[in-house]
Amino acid sequence: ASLNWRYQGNNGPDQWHKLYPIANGNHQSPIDIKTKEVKKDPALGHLKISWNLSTCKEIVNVGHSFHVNFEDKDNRSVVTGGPLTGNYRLHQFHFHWGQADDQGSEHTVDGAKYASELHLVHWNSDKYSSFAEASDKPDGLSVIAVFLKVGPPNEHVQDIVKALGSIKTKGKKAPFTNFDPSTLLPGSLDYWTYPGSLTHPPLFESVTWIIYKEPITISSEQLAQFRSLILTNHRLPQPLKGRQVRT
Ligand SMILES: O=C(O)Cc1ccc(OCc2ccccc2)cc1
Ligand SMILES: [Zn+2]
Repeated sequence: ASLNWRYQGNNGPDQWHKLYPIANGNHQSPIDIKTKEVKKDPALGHLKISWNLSTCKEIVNVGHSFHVNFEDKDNRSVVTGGPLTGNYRLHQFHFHWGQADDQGSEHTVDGAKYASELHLVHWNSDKYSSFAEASDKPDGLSVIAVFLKVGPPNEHVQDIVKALGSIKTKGKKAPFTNFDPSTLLPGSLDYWTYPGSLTHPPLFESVTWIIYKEPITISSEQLAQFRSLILTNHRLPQPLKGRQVRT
């Protein structure tokens, strides 16, 4: 059963360790990316992304956020290369945001917060047979993160904002098809990568994080629409515990 945890109040992030002791683990996410301590790794190649918009299925209100879910019964939408070994299948994407435009991202860069952060969640379909099976394995998941800074309205985010009206309450879902998530990627494909965790319960330390350096934009009004669903849903940066961030 999904035990009750929140982003605010007495079941908030500082209390998560009581139900999920891994919250105080050595590979927790998000983190602050200290760019001077990042290590250049020549062995890291380009990420190879091939998402097929035919796999986009629905948009769901999950209470603490909304998810855009993808059909992941075959390898139509996969990512490989970069720090990854084998194929990782696209399962869902979602955003994190804050109660004001000066905060909301989960990862930070030299202490700087963005207004929001997109997470594209993938699972290792070479080794595991489902997201659930992969979700607690060290090589189980990979999340591609894109920062969003406040600026002009993003026409692709607008397609998502328009759909929020039909999922106003927890558990509601609506068809959301033929959306191409690659329209949410920045121009430059430079990225940071490090081993971490889910950023909310069950907080499994099963994620290879791949974080694009260049942000995309979102408008203040579009962020306000996200907040009309849930006010805030971002976890603060966690201790690095000796991990290496590579680029
Ligand atoms: O992108 C993130 O915030 C990490 C993240 C990715 C997937 C995710 O799925 C929730 C979930 C994972 C495993 C089991 C049950 C629920 C939860 C968090
Ligand atoms: Zn997330």
